Amino acid sequence: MYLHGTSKINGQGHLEIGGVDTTKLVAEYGTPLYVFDEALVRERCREFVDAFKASGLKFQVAYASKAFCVMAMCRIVEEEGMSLDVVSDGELYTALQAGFPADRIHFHGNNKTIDEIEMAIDAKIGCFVVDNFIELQMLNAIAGEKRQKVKILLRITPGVEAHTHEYISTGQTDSKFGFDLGNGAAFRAIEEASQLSNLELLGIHSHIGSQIFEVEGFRLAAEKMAALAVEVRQEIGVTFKVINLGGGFGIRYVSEDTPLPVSVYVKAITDAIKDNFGRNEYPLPEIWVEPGRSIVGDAGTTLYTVGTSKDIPGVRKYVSVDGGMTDNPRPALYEAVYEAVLANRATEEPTEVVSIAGKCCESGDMLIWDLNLPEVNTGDVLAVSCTGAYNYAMASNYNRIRRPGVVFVSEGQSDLVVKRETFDNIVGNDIIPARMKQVSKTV
Ligand SMILES: Cc1ncc(COP(=O)(O)O)c(C=O)c1O
Ligand SMILES: N[C@@H](CCCC[NH3+])C(=O)O
Repeated sequence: MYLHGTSKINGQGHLEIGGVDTTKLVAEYGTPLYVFDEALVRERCREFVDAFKASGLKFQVAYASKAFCVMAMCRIVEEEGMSLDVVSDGELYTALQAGFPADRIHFHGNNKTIDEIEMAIDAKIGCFVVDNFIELQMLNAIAGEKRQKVKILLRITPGVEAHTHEYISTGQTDSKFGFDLGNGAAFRAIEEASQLSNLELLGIHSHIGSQIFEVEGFRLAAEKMAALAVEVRQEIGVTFKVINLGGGFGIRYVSEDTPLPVSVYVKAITDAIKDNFGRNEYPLPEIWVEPGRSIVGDAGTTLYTVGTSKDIPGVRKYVSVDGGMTDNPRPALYEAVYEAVLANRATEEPTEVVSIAGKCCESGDMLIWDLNLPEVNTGDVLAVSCTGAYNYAMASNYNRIRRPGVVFVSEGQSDLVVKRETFDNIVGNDIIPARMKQVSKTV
């Protein structure tokens, strides 16, 4: 397993993160457990901020909280001087409860409800990223009722779609998000927005994909956004102050992955903006980005306890852990791959190939196929790395399994930042209708 951040194997042969022995974390908090290397999260934040500072451009780095949104994480983002991107009332509520400054919050989403818009306007958030024509009119109307001028970006679908190792440029992108550049919807939305009296159009936004390992897609998106900005300035005299190029910066999940350093992505983006706007004598806009995975992904590790195993001679050996698709649905959803070690025997040489299964009643509930490990025993601790992004965030209670707790570790200290769910959480919202026969509890 690739050792990220402060992770190392200590003198007892145990995996240690943030100066804390993971076997001690298991003894204290139980398993499954999400462990975050706080120093690595902060390092990733600083890599973005420092790279933008080096560019000399004005900027905002807005953490895409969808990747992992809990109050302690919002505090880190605030302390690191970044902004925050939310996509629902729940994420907004989490940020506000954590005391995150509302004026640094950006609200995304292709179907914001009236309640969400009202909540965000009342909280005086920094900006809405408007996704479609209905939202544009709705937002203008609600802002008018509340006598507020609301800052917006327009989400443009630029016809650039990027995947891990490739990007494609299409004439017209088939996407539920944003105003399409190719068919003229983007230009019409800009014209319309610039005339709506309760909205202040700051600029345009694009997001070309996630887990991207190359800079070419970002360069192309910057070029297309600049061309649109220039056209808009010439045709209707509107000058954008902000260009937001979204998130999508790739991370190393497994040793073979080859993400670029954050500074390389940022330099490609800022150079492309300088070139394309500078060439057209356009006042250099602020550059905003929205990294999610690249802030928290490799800082997260999930600890499990090994339970049962099943050896099918000549076929494979299944080793089951006390979590699975409920705490990490990514292998089932995307065939995502992960690496893992036995945290309590991390120096031992691998002697067998096993496949790690979850405990859900679902054949697809597999975490890792064909993993090399020393002979695995019941009670061993399995540490799966790079589970910081879209794991806790997408966790579920399938099979009524309680969601695990989350711990931040740093400089030899561990802090519980999310408690493990309780059985009361599991049944807390259930109601037995009065018309059903009432019986006393059996537990
Ligand atoms: C609009 C937008 N911004 C930011 C992100 C964050 O992406 P990532 O976690 O890949 O950086 C996403 C998710 O892909 C997104 O849809
Ligand atoms: N949830 C996805 C990424 C979605 C990105 C959000 N727009 C993942 O786990 O990789």
